[in-house]
Order: sequence, then C-alpha cells, then structure tokens
Amino acid sequence: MLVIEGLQKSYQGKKVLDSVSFSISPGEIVGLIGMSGSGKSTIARCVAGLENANAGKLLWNGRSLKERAVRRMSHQDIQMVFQDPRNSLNPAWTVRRSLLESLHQFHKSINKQGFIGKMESLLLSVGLNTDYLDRYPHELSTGQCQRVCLARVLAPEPKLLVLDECLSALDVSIQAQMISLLQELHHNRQVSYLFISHDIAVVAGLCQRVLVIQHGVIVEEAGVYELIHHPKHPYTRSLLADTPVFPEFMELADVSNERNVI
Ligand SMILES: Nc1ncnc2c1ncn2[C@@H]1O[C@H](COP(=O)(O)OP(=O)(O)OP(=O)(O)O)[C@@H](O)[C@H]1O
Repeated sequence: MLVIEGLQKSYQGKKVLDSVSFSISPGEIVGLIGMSGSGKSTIARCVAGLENANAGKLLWNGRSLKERAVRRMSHQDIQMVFQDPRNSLNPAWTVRRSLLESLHQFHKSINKQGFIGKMESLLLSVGLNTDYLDRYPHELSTGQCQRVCLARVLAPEPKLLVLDECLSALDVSIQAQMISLLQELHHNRQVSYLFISHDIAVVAGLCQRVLVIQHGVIVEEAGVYELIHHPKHPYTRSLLADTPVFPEFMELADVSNERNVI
C-alpha cells in the first residue's frame, strides 16, 4: 500500500534522512522508534504530504505521491495524529463543530441526518458518549482531546493513520487505555498505522513490526517479539536498556505477540 524507497531529506545542507526505505501493507501496524532528532517526524511529514523529500520514492498503491491526483486521493486515505491533542483542536470550536468540519470536507453528499449519525458513531467508536459533543477542548482532559482528534481523523475513513508521538502527552495508565482503543479501531476498521514513538515499551504494546531509526538511517527492522527478545543492532539494544518496562504495556505486548504468532 505504502512503499518508501531511498528517501532523502536535508535541512540547510544537513542530512536528516538517509536512504530510508520501508513499506506498509493494508491493515499492518508498523512502529517507528528512535531518539529525539533521529528523523521520525520528518518521515511522518513526508508521508502525510506536509514536507517534500529531496530524493527517493513515495508510492501509494503503486503510484507516486508526487502526482497531484494521487496526493489528492491520499489526502483522504492518509491521516495524521499529532503529539499535542489540545493544540490540534481549535479552542473556539465544540467537539461537534470539529467533527462536522471533518465530515463536511470528505462526505459532501450526505444529508443532515446522515451527518449526525456519522458524528455520533465516530464519537462512540473512540469511547466518548454524545454528552461530549457540546464541550470545548478546555472542558476535556488531554486523553479525551486525543480521542476527539482520533474521531476527527477517522471521519474520512482513512486507509493509513500516521500517529506521531500521539500518546506521549498522556499518563502511563491513559496510554495503556489508548493502546487498547487503537487496537480496537484497527480490528474494527482494518486501518493501517505508522506508529511513531521514542518509547519502545509503547510500541511493543501495539505494533506488529518495528523500524528503528538512528540519525536518519533505519538500522533495524523486525517483528516486535524478535526486536524485544533478540535485538540485533547496538542502538536497539541501548534503546531497550533505557526503557523502563511498565506491566500495563507488557501485558498488551504479550497479546500482540500471540496475534503475530497466529
Ligand atoms: N524545519 C526544519 N528546519 C531545520 N531542521 C529541521 C526542521 N525539522 C526538523 N529538523 C531537524 O531534523 C532532525 C530530525 O527532526 P525530526 O523532528 O524528524 O526528529 P524526531 O525523531 O521526530 O524528533 P522528536 O522525537 O524530538 O520529535 C533534527 O535534527 C531537527 O532539528
């Protein structure tokens, strides 16, 4: 579905991505981990069309994302969720308005009743009831804001969600709840994720396959179980050594592993 080959990106002559290649199949959950400044968000922005690469190929269902028609289609198919949910929402808009804007943009032919039905089912799918529709972002917790952001990006029925550190602003217990929600959404909608995090424990709780990036280079790619139990690259081993293991995530990781084995 998404194929990236030899992606290069430099800022002011400094290379931040060097020959990055990977692919994501329909329904796959791929993690991207690396320390701060390693190039994770730059990859996310290139995939989402917010940034142009200097060289390399980005293919969406076999066609270049440089083609205007393909980019227009991918505008609906590829959606991005950012780290800071509160800043991602318009503070002057209620949850209803945020969801309606997104629905209007992508479902132009639905009638008013259809919009209301879609809006309510989107909210329910992220674990919020319709009482939240008339609340403003400042009346929501950070976790609830992130749930609204998720509902909003699901409105266009995307094929790929690029989740860039989307759990980093949340407490560990809320992160675990959000991982369960992401697993449920993936199961119900078959949407693929490129899940970006500096936290290997969070990635372990959700992803099937993991890419490890260091200084703009993918240094290791493996299934999540393999990566945690038999890391090959010294950088992966150092990331694992630096990561406290929260039981909440390891329980989820064991579930992921069972899924992988099946
Ligand atoms: N617009 C920009 N102009 C100049 N340099 C940039 C720009 N965006 C990113 N960089 C640099 O590119 C490198 C990679 O940044 P990027 O944000 O992709 O890293 P990251 O792995 O996502 O980091 P973090 O986990 O802190 O978000 C960093 O050295 C950063 O300073």
